[in-house]
Parts: sequence; structure tokens; C-alpha cells
Amino acid sequence: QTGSANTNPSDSADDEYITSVSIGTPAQVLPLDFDTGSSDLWVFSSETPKSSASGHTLYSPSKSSTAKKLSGSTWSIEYGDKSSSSGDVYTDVVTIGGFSVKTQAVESATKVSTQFVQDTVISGLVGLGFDVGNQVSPRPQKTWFSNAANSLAEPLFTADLRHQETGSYNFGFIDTSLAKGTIGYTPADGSEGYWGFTATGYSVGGAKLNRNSITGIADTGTTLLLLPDNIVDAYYNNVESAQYDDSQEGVVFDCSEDLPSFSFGVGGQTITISGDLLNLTPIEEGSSTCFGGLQSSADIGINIFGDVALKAALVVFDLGNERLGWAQK
Ligand SMILES: CN(C)c1ccc(C(=O)NN)cc1
Repeated sequence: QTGSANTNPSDSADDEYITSVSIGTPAQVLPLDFDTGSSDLWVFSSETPKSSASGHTLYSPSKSSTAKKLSGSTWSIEYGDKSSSSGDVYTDVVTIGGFSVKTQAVESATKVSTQFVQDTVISGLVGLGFDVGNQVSPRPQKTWFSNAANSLAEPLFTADLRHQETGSYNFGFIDTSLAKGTIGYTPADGSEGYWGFTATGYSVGGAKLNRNSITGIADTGTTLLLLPDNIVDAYYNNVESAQYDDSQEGVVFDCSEDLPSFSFGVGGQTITISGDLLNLTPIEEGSSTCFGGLQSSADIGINIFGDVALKAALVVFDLGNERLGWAQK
């Protein structure tokens, strides 16, 4: 068996990617953010305070004949950007891309931070990280993919995120036609719950790869490519108008400037992110100052290959072989 779901950028900056997920009987369809950087499936629900829930599509367990309360279980999660949510837990049928998991832990939010309240284009997250990262207590729950893996044709999924166009999450199969290059594989370290890996080097503007290990995570739930300062500086030294903007908390530059590409080595392949993909968006509507897709990871303590990097590739999240595959797109 397999599953295939379309995913769409949430806005003109490709801030997030939205995928429709069906929960319960009859089906309640919610727009969710697939997140390989976390391991909880949580949703805005009938239990979310009305003032926080306004504008969001809600899951109502009381209206689902297959919903069951997971008594005594609660959850609480905080993300890298300090956003957070918490609540209680149901089990219900969850269908993604035509593949159904009958008894999936659906974490219902009784509290959500302002970042989520304001982000009305999504009604929750689908964690696609490793089960060790699940935040349900007293008994951690499995992710949707972990529950599905044994029934899928192959225990893997792929992410094909695109700039301003529809992409896909495929489960149980690899559609190699989505890629231009060969898929290069490298070991994945799931011990922290993330899809951790090590890139072998980087280059700016098509130059020869500087060999240096960059350990980070492949995170569909993070917008930016976040790397060490020495690499960020090496890149922006090639962007004449680049400067650090305190209010924006990142490097900005003239939108009219042609940006160099940025490449990284992984699994024996080189993934090249075009300059266009590295110009994320004007800092404000109509501004001629643009915000960079590559920013520093110094304040986070972990390097994150977020959507800016993932958009340049077809990425294979191979649980069965504990490895990540990358192919140029
Ligand atoms: C506030 N929102 C929508 C978030 C979504 C995802 C994340 C995240 O760190 N994922 N790895 C943080 C915040």
C-alpha cells in the first residue's frame, strides 16, 4: 500500500506547506503542517478556547463515531521558535493521501501560543520525526508514519516541496521522476527525534565544494536554511547590498540584486539551491529590501536544513534503512 498527498505553500514566501488530512468518522478535513522536525500530531479542536480557535478549522471528537478518549494522557510541546501548545489525547482514524491509520493518537489542543493562534492557515501539525520525540505523557504515542510504516509497500516517505507551486508527500514509494539527479543516501540519526544527518561541505555560486562536515536536521517544519556563521558570511560576502537587520533579526539585501546559488554535499551528491530560492520575500509588502532564505544557526545550537534547502531536492525519509536520500530537482 501507498499514500500520496499534495502540499501547497501557505503564502508568497513559502513560509509553510499545507496538507489536507482527514480525521474521524465522518471525515473531518483539516489543513495541517507536516513537520519532520517534531513527532506529535496535534490539532485545534472543540476543546481549544474559542478566543484562540477563531479562524481555524476544528476537530470535534464528539462528532466522530470512531473517536476514543485516551484517558489520563496529556501532551505539551515547545518548538524552536518558542511557540507552544498542549492538551489531551484521543485516538481516531487518520487518513493522509488515501492511506488510513485506524488508531492514531490525535492530540487535541486545550492551549496554543499566539504564533499558532495567528497562523490561521493551519489547524495543527503532523509530526513526521522519530517516535522518541513524542511528547504524550505518561505513555508516548507513535507518529502517523510510524503507525503506517509496516503496512506501506516500503517504510519510507518522500518530500517534494516547491516554490510557489503544488508539491507532494508520498508514502511507501519513491517517484524518481520528481528528481533530475541521482538519489544520494546518507545515514540518518533519529536519536533526538529529528532526522539528523551530516552534509560533507558547501560552495557558493557553483565553486568547488569546501569539504567540511555540517551536522544538521532535515526539517520540513522550518522555513529557512540555518547554518553556522562562517558559512553564512562566506555566502553574503558575495551579495554586495547584504547587511544584518536588527529589527528583522536576519540578513537582508536589495531585492534587485542577483543572488549566487548555494550548494551542499550529501550522500555523494551535490544539491544546489538557486539564487532565486535564496531570496525569500520583501521584508514588508512592496518593500525593495528582501529577507534571505539562508540565515545563521548560531543562536539555535543546531543547523536546520529547512524548506529553503528542501525545495531544491527530492528528499527520501527512509525509516527502514535509517537513512536520508537527497536528489537534485
Ligand atoms: C508556529 N508554527 C506554525 C510552527 C510550526 C513548526 C515549528 C517547528 O519548529 N517545526 N520543526 C515551529 C512553529
